[in-house]
Amino acid sequence: MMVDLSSLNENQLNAVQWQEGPLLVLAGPGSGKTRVLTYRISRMIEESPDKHFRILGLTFTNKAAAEMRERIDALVPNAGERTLLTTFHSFCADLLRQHGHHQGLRPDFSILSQQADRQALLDEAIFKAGEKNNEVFYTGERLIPVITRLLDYSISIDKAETFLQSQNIREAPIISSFYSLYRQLMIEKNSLDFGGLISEALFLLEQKPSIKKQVHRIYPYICVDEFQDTNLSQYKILTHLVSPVTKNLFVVADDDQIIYQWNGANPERLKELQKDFEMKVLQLPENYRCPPEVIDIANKLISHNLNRSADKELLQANKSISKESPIHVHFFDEWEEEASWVAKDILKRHEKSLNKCVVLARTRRLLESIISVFEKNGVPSYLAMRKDEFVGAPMFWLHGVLRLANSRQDREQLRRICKSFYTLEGINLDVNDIMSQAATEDGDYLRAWQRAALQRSEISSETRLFLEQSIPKISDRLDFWKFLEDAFQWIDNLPESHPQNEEFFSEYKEEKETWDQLIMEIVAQYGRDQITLHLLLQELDLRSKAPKPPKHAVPCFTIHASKGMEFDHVYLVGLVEDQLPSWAAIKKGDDSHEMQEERRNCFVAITRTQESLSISYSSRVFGYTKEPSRFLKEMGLV
Ligand SMILES: Nc1ncnc2c1ncn2[C@@H]1O[C@H](COP(=O)(O)OP(=O)(O)OP(=O)(O)O)[C@@H](O)[C@H]1O
Repeated sequence: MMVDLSSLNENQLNAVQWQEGPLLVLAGPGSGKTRVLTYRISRMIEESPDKHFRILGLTFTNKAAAEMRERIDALVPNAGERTLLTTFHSFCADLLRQHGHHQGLRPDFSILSQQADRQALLDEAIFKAGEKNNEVFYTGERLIPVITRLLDYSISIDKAETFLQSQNIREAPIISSFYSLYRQLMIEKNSLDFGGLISEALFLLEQKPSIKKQVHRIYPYICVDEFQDTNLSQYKILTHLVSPVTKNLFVVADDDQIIYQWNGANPERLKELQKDFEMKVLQLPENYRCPPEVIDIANKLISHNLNRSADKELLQANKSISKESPIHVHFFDEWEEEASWVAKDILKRHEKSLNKCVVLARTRRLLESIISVFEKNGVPSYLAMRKDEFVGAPMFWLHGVLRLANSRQDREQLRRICKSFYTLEGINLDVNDIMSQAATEDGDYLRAWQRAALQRSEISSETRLFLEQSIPKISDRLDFWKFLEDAFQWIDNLPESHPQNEEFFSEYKEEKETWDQLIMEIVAQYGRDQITLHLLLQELDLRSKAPKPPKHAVPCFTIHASKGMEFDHVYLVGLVEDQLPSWAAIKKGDDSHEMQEERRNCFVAITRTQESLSISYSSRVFGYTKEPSRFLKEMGLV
């Protein structure tokens, strides 16, 4: 089957048929950027059946990578062999598994995906620096944002002090010493946080030209989706991945959708990219998603941002004008009235298709409040957010065992499996006892935990059998797939033998479903035979454990989380000063970068609309008097 390009418009077709060299596809929301990217990759695979080169497609979230994979799989067979469609973080993890030994990393490094673990590591660095006794009290919790910033800007250890000084940070010398120790500890402990993954991969590419050349050979074509979100470290990685000879970099981006400035994204980066790669620029002004009336207010709003790409074309609506206006604006005295109006309106107009609606707000607080109002009004809804860890006892235990098998002296994992085993089996095992036992034998906490559990006479015969037979499989690294099979069988039989634990299993079904889904994605990316225990754990740590959304419920998203998505009916709530735009942006002033970013937030929110857009605001929110958002005026709505 040939990839059918007949549905593409002329500009899209030009982008899809782009052959060699650097190209920037600069286009607004709903203009088919992702479509163009996936069609181009598919076309290239189809046109080169005898070739072996692979195409690297980079995105920022696993969800976006999975979507890219799905779309390409639907267009061409065997796409998996010819592509690597992944996130920046996952690509860097892969690079470090293969070559991280140059920096003292072992391939089974773990990933610090939780803020608490990063803070603990920074506390250790601070302690090591001997600053605890100083007059100023430093804590990991307070300083972790500064360390994150240094990593996002890929600041090398020797430049950290100057960088911090340039940012007017008074404690620059001492914080840069913490930064140095923090990075050192990550290597020593064979654990990297997200920023560390990128920084260490970057260091590797900078230091080892042969690795860079190998990447150029394997991936002569590189594509990036949503480029506008790249922070400086990621951008630097990209500059190394692209061969300087062929410069085959294909990037899709929208400078009007940069909403991750706080995470290191920057409008200047798009300009830098065009200059660094001498890029040709192709625009896709036609919008296929929104009603023309929404396009009109979106164009009005974004024209107030002065820092946009020069010559950016206006969005043009492809849909036709409908009889009934798709935009509704509602004003209330109190936020509570606003929230209950949204609930009632959704029930009245869209009761049969709740999941086709979305409620968007600038902050989580507004969404949490609206969800409680929805509950009172009998509207099923859910808050869409990332979930870093499994939390129910069965999956918490299982994940802990796998991690402990991978990292044999991880006290935190031992603590977790002791805690969850108590919930599962009612047997309390002491972390310190197990650690001392392990110290007198082989130092292996997992084996010591197993011995301690088996010594207990209260243990059920089923559990005894499972621990005797299956823990060796994982602790001797024989077959973790078989271990997982046995473990799930054991867990499935637990509720019957321990009915008192029923409540702890309420989340199990949902978390097991998420687990199965994640395993399926990881297997699709790497192939089952290629997956080692450490690769599995690393990929799990990079992915959200959020459950599949319920079918008959209204999704409630922060604007940030709604990026790249589209919905029939959008309810944008809380459009008041101090919310959208935020208080912090107002403080910085009308021309500030922060205010421009807030305007882009509003732009992203309204351009998720496929059919109708309801905007609401109130004069009092959480007890405070609020003015209508300036963006209402800029859109010509008040
Ligand atoms: N040529 C086309 N004909 C019909 N529909 C199209 C065409 N191009 C894009 N679309 C539709 O427009 C919508 C937006 O496309 P896509 O998700 O690729 O846009 P995008 O530019 O990546 O959006 P965003 O920047 O908001 O993420 C999708 O529903 C897509 O199917």
